[in-house]
Amino acid sequence: MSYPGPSALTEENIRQAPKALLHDHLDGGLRPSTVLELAADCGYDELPADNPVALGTWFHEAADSGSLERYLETFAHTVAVMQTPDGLSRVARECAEDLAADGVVYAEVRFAPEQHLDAGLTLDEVVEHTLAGFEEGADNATAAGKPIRIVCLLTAMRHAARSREIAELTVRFRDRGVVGFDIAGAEAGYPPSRHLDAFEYMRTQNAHFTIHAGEAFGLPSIHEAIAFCGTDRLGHGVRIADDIVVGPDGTPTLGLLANYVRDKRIPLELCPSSNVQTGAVPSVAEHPFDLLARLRFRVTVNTDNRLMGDTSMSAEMLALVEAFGYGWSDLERFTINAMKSSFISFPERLQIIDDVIKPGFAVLLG
Ligand SMILES: O=c1[nH]cnc2c1ncn2[C@@H]1O[C@H](CO)[C@@H](O)[C@H]1O
Ligand SMILES: [Zn+2]
Repeated sequence: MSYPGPSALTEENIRQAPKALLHDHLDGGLRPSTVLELAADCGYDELPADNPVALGTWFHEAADSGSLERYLETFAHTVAVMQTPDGLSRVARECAEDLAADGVVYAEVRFAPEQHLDAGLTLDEVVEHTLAGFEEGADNATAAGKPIRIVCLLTAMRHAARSREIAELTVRFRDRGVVGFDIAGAEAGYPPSRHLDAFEYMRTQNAHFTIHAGEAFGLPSIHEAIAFCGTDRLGHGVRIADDIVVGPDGTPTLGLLANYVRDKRIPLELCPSSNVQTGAVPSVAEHPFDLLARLRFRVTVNTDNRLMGDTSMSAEMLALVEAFGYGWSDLERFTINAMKSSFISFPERLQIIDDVIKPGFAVLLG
């Protein structure tokens, strides 16, 4: 009897692999054609292009700025068309469909409800319409033979002052598909400790949260997120590599913070191509992903913003395969890392690992 052996590590085969995604922004993942159609519907006339190809290119190039602040400016156009019930639910439905078509079997998708109040919706209504869209998209994906479990994280903007309110909103929706809380936005000048009240509330409610930290700003931000705020995971956290010195013979020495992050198995939501776009790292090949993976940090692979990055989970994994020579067992390990770090219950995580991820990778491993 002969065995087929491992499948080739092509983008098409990676698309077949069951993948788990922890860090993806709803307002960073719209289809360009949807941005155009929703803009026409709601009378938004400030889009920088009038056809899907040119608009997609514009987002990608404008986000490729080398600066997080300029990268974030591009969100004005997506947020502008996500102000109505239809806009929100359509974007959420398509997000679920697109992720499922890419082979994502588990996704935590985040967005900031406070940015979607311009047309008069309440925070609760914003979340309700978004969750309805996710549910519809997941139903369509199941019908198309690509089931996905999609849940939501609510983000508070770190420059604003609504984090406690958003934390409470998260807890209010905890049984309806919202599994955690986050803060995002420009990092420099807005340390996580500005939002201690929100994090403390989450902890009193036994509720999960992650914090964008160690992306545009370095170790102090990571230290605050862990030591003062008590974060469960690090959004990016890539700058933890600043606390690792690799000697001339290749021997790594970890500082106290890097050791703590590794010892406590604090998950790193790494987003390779986004980090290149915002200038956090020069290229995927120079990304500390591999250093961190080899040192057995709890690394996970993420998209951050599929529209701005012109990317997908499969494309991020392929970029890592090309840069670092990973095989299927590495991709499976990163996927299981993500699933173990997710904010759904422990038995639900195990079920996806045992019934979906392991059998799916076994086929590819041959
Ligand atoms: O990589 C990032 N770092 C910090 N903030 C981000 C990143 N990507 C998106 N957002 C911010 O999060 C908001 C809610 O989804 C987006 O509107 C954007 O301003
Ligand atoms: Zn992000």
